[in-house]
Amino acid sequence: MDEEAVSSLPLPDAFRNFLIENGLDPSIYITNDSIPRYIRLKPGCEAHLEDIEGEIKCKLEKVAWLPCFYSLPPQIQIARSKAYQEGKIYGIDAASGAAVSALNITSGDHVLDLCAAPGAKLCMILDLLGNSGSVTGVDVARHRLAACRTMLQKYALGDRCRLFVADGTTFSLIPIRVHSVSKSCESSLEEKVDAYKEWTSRRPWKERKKAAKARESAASPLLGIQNPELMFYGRHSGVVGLSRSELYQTVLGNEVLHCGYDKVLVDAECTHDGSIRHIKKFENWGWKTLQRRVLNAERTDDLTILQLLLLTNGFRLLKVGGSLVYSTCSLTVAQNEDVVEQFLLQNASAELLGIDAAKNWPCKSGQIPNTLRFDPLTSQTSGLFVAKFAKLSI
Ligand SMILES: C[S@@+](CC[C@H](N)C(=O)[O-])C[C@H]1O[C@@H](n2cnc3c(N)ncnc32)[C@H](O)[C@@H]1O
Repeated sequence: MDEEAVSSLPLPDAFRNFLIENGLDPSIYITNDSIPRYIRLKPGCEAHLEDIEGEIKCKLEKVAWLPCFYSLPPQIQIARSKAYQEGKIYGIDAASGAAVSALNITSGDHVLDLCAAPGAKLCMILDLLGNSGSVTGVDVARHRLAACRTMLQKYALGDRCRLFVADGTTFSLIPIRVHSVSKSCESSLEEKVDAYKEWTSRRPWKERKKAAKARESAASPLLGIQNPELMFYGRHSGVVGLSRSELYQTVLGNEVLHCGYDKVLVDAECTHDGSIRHIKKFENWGWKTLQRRVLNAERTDDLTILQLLLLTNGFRLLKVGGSLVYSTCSLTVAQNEDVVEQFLLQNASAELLGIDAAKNWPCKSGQIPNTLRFDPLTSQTSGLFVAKFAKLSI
C-alpha cells in the first residue's frame, strides 16, 4: 500500500506512527468498518436461533471454522435483545474464541485464566467445561474483575469458578483438587469455624468490613505479601466448606508439577493495537491519552517485561503434561514472538506446540513456526497472536 493510501486511512497519527515503528502494515486495518461482530451461542440454545434472529432483526451467519460462533453485521446492537439479557448469547470475537479453542479444554480440566477480566474467554472456558472441572480467574484490576463476576452471574456460568484479585506474576494457588485430598487429615475443627459458606452478594456488614481491612493492609508494602482477594466463588468451585488456610494453601517446590492446572490461559495485558474498536475508544478520551497511556515506548518496554513474567508464572502453575496458551491482542513482534523466544530460552521444559484445529482457521503463521496471527484483513476478526506450549517432564 502506498504512503498516500496509508495516510488516508481513518487512523489517528499516533497510532499510524506506532504501527510503522513496529513494522506493521497499516493496510490490514482497511476493512475495519466491515469486520463483523461475533457472538457465541450458549450450548443448548441452538433451538432458539430463529427467535434470536427475529429479535435482533438480522440473520446470524454460522462461523464455519468455530463451533457455536455466529457473525452479524457490525452495526447490529445486541445488548437490548432478550436473548442477550437472558444470557443465551454473548459477544466474543472469533479470534478470541480460537485462542480458547487452542487450549483444547476437555471434561474435568482444572483451568487457570491468569488475566481474566472482563471475562469473555473465561465464559467460553466455563461453557466448554459444563458440569466438570473448575476455572480459576485472576486479574489485577478489581473493578474489571467485578465486571467479570457480573458477567458470570448474568450468564449463569459461575458455578465452577472462583475469581481472585491478584497479581498474575506472583499468583501461587493451585487447583482445589489438592486441597480436597489433604483437607480431611489436616484441618482442625477450629479452622473449620471460618469455613466458606455459599457465596452471596449480600454479605453481612461485619464480613465486608473484615474484607475491606484485609484489602487496606494488602496495600501497605510494610505488612508484606497478602493473600489474593477472593472476589467470587461458585457453589461447585470447591471453595464452599474449605477453611481460609485450606483455600490459601500453596504447594512447595516441584509439587506443582503434579498438582498444578491442566490448562492455563495467559491472555496478557498489551497495547491492544490489533483491536481497532478498542483504539477508536480514544476518539472520545483523546488521542493524546492513547499516545501517553498505550503506545508510549517506555510503557511498551514495561509491558513486554510484564508479559514474560505472566507467561513464566502461568507456566510454573501448569502440571506436567498440561498445556498453556499465550495470546495478546497486539500484533507487534516485541509483545509476541520476542516474548515467546525469551520464554523458550529460559524454560527448558516448555515445548512450542502446533495447533491442530488451526488448519481450517483464517489466520497466518507468526514469525516463529507454530505461532498464529489473526488480523482484520486476513481473518475478518480483531487482531490476535496465539502460541501454545506443553509442559514436558525433564
Ligand atoms: C487483554 S485483557 C484480558 C481479556 C480477558 N482475557 C477476556 O477475554 O475478557 C488483559 C487483562 O490483564 C490484566 N492485568 C494486567 N496486569 C496484570 C497482572 N500483573 N496480573 C493479572 N492481570 C493483569 C488487566 O487488568 C486486563 O484485565
